[in-house]
Amino acid sequence: MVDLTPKQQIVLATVGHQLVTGGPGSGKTTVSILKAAKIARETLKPGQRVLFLSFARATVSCVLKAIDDEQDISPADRSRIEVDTYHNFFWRLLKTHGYLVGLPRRISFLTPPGEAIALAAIRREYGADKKLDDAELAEKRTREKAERERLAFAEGKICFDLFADLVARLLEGSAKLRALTAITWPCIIFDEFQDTSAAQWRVVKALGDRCTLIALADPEQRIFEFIGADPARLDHFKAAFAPTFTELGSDNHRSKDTDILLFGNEVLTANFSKSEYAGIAFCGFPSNRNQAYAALVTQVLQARARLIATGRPDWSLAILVPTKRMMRIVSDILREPFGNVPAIAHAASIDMEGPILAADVIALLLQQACGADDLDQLVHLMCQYLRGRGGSDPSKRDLGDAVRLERALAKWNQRIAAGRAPHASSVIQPIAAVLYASQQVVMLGDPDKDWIAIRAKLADGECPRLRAIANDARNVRLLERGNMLRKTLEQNWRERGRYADALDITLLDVTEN
Ligand SMILES: Nc1ncnc2c1ncn2[C@@H]1O[C@H](COP(=O)(O)OP(=O)(O)OP(=O)(O)O)[C@@H](O)[C@H]1O
Repeated sequence: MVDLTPKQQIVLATVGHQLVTGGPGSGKTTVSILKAAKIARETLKPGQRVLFLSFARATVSCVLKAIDDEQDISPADRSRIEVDTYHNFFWRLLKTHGYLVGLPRRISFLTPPGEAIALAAIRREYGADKKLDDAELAEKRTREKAERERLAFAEGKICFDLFADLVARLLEGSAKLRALTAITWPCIIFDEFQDTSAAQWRVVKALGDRCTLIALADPEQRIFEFIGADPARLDHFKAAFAPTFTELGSDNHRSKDTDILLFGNEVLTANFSKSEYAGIAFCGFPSNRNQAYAALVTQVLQARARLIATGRPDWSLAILVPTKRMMRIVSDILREPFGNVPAIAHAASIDMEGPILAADVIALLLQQACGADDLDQLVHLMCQYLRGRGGSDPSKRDLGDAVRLERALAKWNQRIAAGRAPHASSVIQPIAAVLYASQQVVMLGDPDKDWIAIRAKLADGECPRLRAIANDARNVRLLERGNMLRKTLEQNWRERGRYADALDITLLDVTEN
C-alpha cells in the first residue's frame, strides 16, 4: 500500500459525511477506495455494499482496476464495493421503481441519435440555438423538455437527459425507497462531485437522507458547467450535510517532480510562466503535410516505446487535434502508417450520431432483402440520418431535406400504385438506383469486404445524401464498435447464409455501447 499522507489518513479515520477536494493525482480515488474497503470490513452488514459512482465508463474501469491492484483490499471486501456510472445507477433505479412516478412498467432507453430524431421536428421550427433570442431559446427548451416527458410517460422511452430528474422525483417522493436504497448501499462515494447538475444534486440530497455520503471533488476541473454543473455545488453540499472537509490540495502523486500539471493549466489559460517545463518536451513539425504526418507517427511510436519500457500496465497516450476532420486524417494515418510501419492501435472520440445512423443505412442494404418495402425502408433510414446526424443542433437544411424526401417518396409510391412510371426527375430515382446496385453486389461472407462494397455503391451513386452517408459510415470504425459488429455479422452469415438481421444487429450494437 502507498504511504498515505496525514490528510489522507484523516479521510480514512473520519466517520460520517465527508467532502474531499484535491487537484489531479492528489490521491482522492486512492484514499476513497481504501475508505470503502474499511467500511466494507468494519461496518457493512451481510448483503450491503459501498457504492462508488463516477461519470464516465472509462473512470469506472480505472477505479475497478485500482481496487484490483490494491494489495491491502481482500477479495471479500472487494466484492462489497460496487463501482458504477451515475447514469447506469439511475437507470437501474428507474427500471425497477420508475412506475412509482408514473412511468410505464416497461421502459427502454432512447439513444442520443434516437432522441435527436424524436426532437427534430421541434428543433426544425426554431432553428439553431445561436440564432435565437433568450425568450425563443427558453421556449424551445421548454418544448423539447415537454416532448422528452411525453416520450417517457406515454411511450416509455427515456433519454439520458431525464434520468437524474426522474430519479430525483422518485427518491424525493418515497421515504421507503430512500430507506431501501440506504439498506443496500449505506455509504455512497460520488466521484467528480463538482460536475453534478442541479437534478443530480437533488438525487444526492435525497440519498443523504439515509446514506453516508463521501463527495470527491476537484473544483478546478469543472467540465460540465455548460449543462448545469454549478460552481457553488460544494457549498451546497457543505450547507446540506455539514461534512468533514479535507483538502488534499495540490499534492500530485501521479506526475511528481514535473511541471505537467502546471503546463496543462497554463495551456488552458494560454498564459505561460516558464520557457521550460520539467517533463514537457516540444517538437516542431515541418509544414509539409507528408513530413508532418511522418513526424507525428515517429513521435507517437517513440512515446509509445518509452511508455512500454516503463513496465507500467496502465499507461495511455493522448493525441490532441484541433478539428474532427483532422482527427479522421490522423486516425487514418495511424491505421495505415507509411512504409512497413504496422497499424498503431488507438481510439478516436467523435460525435457519434452521424456514423451510427449511417451504419444503419449500410446494414439495411447488407440485408439484400429484396422485399417490396426496401425503398421505403431505405428512405426512412435516410430521413432518420438527416434528422439525427446534427445531434442536439440539427441543421435546417437537413431537416428540410428529410421532409422533401418523405414527400417525394409518397409521390413516387402514389404513381406506382396508380400504375404510372415515377417522374424521371424525382430525387428518389438515384436512391432507387443505388438500392438496385447494392442488390447486385455479390456478398462474400466477409463483413469487412461486404460492408465496404455496399458503402462503395453509396459513394459511387448519384444521390448526394447517400454519398454523405457513405462518408460518415467511414467513421464507424472510430467508434470502437467495429470488432463486435464484425463478429456478430459473421455469425449471422454463418447461420442464415446472408446478413438477414444486419439492421437489428447494428441497432443493438449501438444501443448496448
Ligand atoms: N499518498 C500517496 N503516496 C504515493 N502515491 C500515491 C498516494 N496517493 C495516491 N498515490 C498514487 O497517485 C496516483 C494518483 O492517485 P489518484 O488516482 O488517487 O488521484 P486522484 O486525486 O483521484 O486523481 P484524479 O482526480 O486525476 O483522478 C495513483 O497512481 C496513486 O497510486
